[in-house]
Amino acid sequence: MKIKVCGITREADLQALVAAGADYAGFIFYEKSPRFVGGKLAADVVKSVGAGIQKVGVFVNAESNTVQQAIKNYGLDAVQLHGDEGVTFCQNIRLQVPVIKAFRVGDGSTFLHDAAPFLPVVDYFLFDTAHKGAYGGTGEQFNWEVLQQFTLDKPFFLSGGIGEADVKTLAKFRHPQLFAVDVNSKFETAPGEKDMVRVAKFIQAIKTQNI
Ligand SMILES: O=C(O)c1ccccc1N[C@@H]1O[C@H](COP(=O)(O)O)[C@@H](O)[C@H]1O
Repeated sequence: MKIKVCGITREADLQALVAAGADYAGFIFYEKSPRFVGGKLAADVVKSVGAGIQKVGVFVNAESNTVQQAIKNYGLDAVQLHGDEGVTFCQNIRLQVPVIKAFRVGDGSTFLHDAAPFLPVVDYFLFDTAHKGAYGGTGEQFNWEVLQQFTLDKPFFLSGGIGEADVKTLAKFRHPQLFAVDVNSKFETAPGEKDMVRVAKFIQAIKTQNI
């Protein structure tokens, strides 16, 4: 299983993430987030990161131009759209880079209806916990069993409040489309500041257990 570590705002964390063997590094381009990368991590630093890790820009209802500019300036390999972006928006961004579209999952099956129209226009889905008044980064987890209703042919990132305590459950969780696990706030000492020792241990646990 691939691993994405999101909300990176410090150069040292980014270098440690590469060394730890993460597959994806996420950078939040949503100004209202406490993990907003702007003004914290220079575009050139992100751009110069080696090919071993995929750089993902996370956006919430941003203008197309803003996303396109960030792709160019930061050398983004993929874009995660975590707001209420529509099908056409995703289609246009996908002309440039692969698109990960986030959907908010609650107790019911609404996410299935939300996701279906995006099937032909994105590369991956990402399932995060629904939370009134927040788009993401809440540290809250949803009941993964609802994903057994998901039978569409699209790989997904499992997200929302995942931490070390979930390694055993992850090892048991089975879904044919589970592609990656996405972690963020559970590994922070402060918003945007990761405890890279804990992150590295988590990555090792996932990779060595062949999850
Ligand atoms: O992290 C944020 O601040 C954030 C803000 C707005 C949209 C998405 C955000 N982060 C994404 O949220 C998920 C889950 O994070 P957590 O593990 O629950 O903290 C993750 O995909 C981040 O990319």
